[in-house]
This record gives sequence, structure tokens and C-alpha cells, in this order.
Amino acid sequence: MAVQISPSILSADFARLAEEAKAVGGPGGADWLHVDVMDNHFVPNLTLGVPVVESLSRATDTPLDCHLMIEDPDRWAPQYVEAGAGSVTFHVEAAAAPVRLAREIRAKGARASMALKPATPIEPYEDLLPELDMLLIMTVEPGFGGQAFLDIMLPKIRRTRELISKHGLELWLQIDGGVSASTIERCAEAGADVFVAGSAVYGAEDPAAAVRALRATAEQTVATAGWACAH
Ligand SMILES: O=C(CO)[C@@H](O)[C@H](O)COP(=O)(O)O
Ligand SMILES: [Fe+2]
Repeated sequence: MAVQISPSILSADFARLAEEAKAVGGPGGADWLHVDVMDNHFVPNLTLGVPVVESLSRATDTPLDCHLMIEDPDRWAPQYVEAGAGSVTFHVEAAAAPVRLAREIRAKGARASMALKPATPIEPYEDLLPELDMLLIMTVEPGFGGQAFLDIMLPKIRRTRELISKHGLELWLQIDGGVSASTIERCAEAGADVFVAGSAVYGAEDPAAAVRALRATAEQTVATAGWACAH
């Protein structure tokens, strides 16, 4: 599978969201636009909700990758599909019924994705992986952009890639937090194929060029990585 880049609008100018979305879109641009939804309960920060996602989905052709850092995703996640999200990620730590929720997201027509905070292990969820289109491994504590990449997550990324290969799944493996020109290589080498980058894209002078540079580095790494050669 090709490498995908999902710039996080958390680091964009919220007063100019449509323009900021366009700045990374178009041919050769971002594959997804990562939308961080925070409710000030699951994480100590507050961002945006369903109405903004609805407007954003009308303002850009880039599909929306909604990362829900909220309590009660069982109730809210389906509404993000209806608002136009192409992919909806809920946190397993917050979901009451993750399998039922993943099935509902898929049935409504979006890709279903589940996120793990840094301290949440992958092993208890091995049997649940076939229910998902993507797994998100957080490489910072969720809540804020611009934090330092947690190197200690690399073994978890490696183990997850092994599980995906072992079960022959099509599951995408997304990494979120501290992804930059200097960390993306380690993530790709460990087995990630979908990369969220906030400050590394929107903090750059030319966000579109930053997306292209991240993609080039990740593609080069994946092409030579052991996990990619295995299938
Ligand atoms: O979900 C989150 C933070 O909780 C992320 O999506 C951040 O927005 C990524 O920002 P950078 O670490 O790339 O600056
Ligand atoms: Fe995120």
C-alpha cells in the first residue's frame, strides 16, 4: 500500500480553515485532512465539533480523517460520518462497544478506525483488528499539537505491523504525534503507512512542500523496510 499523509488542521489557522485545507490539497498533495476533535473531557483541550466538520467537508475535496478525542464516541462518531468524514477514529479507552461502533461507522459509509493512547497496549485488541480499516497509534499524549515524538512507541508500532501481517489484513497503520522530517523515517521503518503531521506541515513556510517532503522520505523508507518486503 502507498504511503499516505494526513496533515492535522490543529496547527492551522482556525479562522481560515477552508484556505488552510486548500493549501495542502490538490494533485500530489495531502491524501487526507486530519481533524482533531477534542471535548475537554477525554483530553484537556477543546477544539471543534460536527458543524465545523460539515462546513469543512463542503469546502475541500480532500477527504476528512476525523480523530475523535472525546467521551462517548459510541453516540457521536456516527454523526461525524453524516457530517461528511471519510474516516472516523474513536479511542478504544472511551468506547463502550468498539466492535459495534466500528460496524456502525462502516455501515454508514466511512472507514472505521480505532486509536490507542501511548499507555494502551495493542495485544488485547488483536481479535478486533479485522473489524477496522485503520489503527491509530498515538506517539504523544493526545490533547495538543507540537509535542515531542515518543520514541518508546516504536516497539508497539513494530508489534502491530507484525499482527497485521500475521492475519493478512488490509488494515492501515496510522501514527499521530510529533511526526516530522526527523521522525517519519523511524515510524515508516517500524511499520506505519499513514502519517499525521500538524506542526511539521502548518508550521512550515510552504505546507504543500512539507507534505511532499514527508511523503518522499516515508516512501523511500517503506520501499526498503523489512515489513514492506514481507508481502
Ligand atoms: O491528535 C493530535 C494531538 O492530540 C494530533 O493530531 C496533533 O495535532 C499532531 O500535531 P503534531 O504533533 O504533528 O504537531
Ligand atoms: Fe490527531
